[in-house]
Amino acid sequence: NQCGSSLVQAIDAPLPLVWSILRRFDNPQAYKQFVRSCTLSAGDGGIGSVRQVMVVSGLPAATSMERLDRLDDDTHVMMVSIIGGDHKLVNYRSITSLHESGSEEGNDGGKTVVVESYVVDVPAGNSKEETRSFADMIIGCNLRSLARVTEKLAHV
Ligand SMILES: O=C(Cc1cc(C2CC2)c(-n2cc(CNC(=O)c3cnc4ccccc4n3)nn2)c(C2CC2)c1)NC1(C(=O)O)CCCCC1
Repeated sequence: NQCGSSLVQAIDAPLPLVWSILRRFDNPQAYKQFVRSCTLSAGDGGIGSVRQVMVVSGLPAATSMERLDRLDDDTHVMMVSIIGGDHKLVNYRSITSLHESGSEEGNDGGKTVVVESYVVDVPAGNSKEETRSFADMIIGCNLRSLARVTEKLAHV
């Protein structure tokens, strides 16, 4: 019994800049505010790498083991799976993609649209709606933070 959804965020920064931040599997804390620390326990940040994430959430902080399933520098698509940790997000898989917004001619002055979709098991004792809103709330924060971080860099 799984649930999931897709979230969209418009960013006023060029796609290559947004991708340069998003693609760093070893440094999610560059924009994810709930992430306290991240260390690679396998790989060098490329496909197949595994990271150990510590998050700031209640007591004790939760940990998460995550694998980079796909990282495509041509199509700007990144896929990550949660493969362990002391939390209830079982079989969590996400796919995040970047798209240039604006007309084909000019890229509308360098704007980007991020689309992030996920699926996750609904924990026993929780409903689909609760689970979806739990994940949506955190992902929404992450995408707004990615916009803030990259727009700041783009408009220095
Ligand atoms: O951003 C983050 C960092 C991140 C990662 C984690 C878990 C270690 C994996 C957590 N967390 C989760 C928990 C323990 N509660 C659950 O497990 C959990 C699961 N079902 C639920 C369903 C309904 C209600 C409550 C639920 N409660 N304690 N901490 C946080 C919380 C906000 C502080 C943030 N994670 C995502 C990312 O994009 O990286 C986006 C969100 C989805 C996972 C991937």
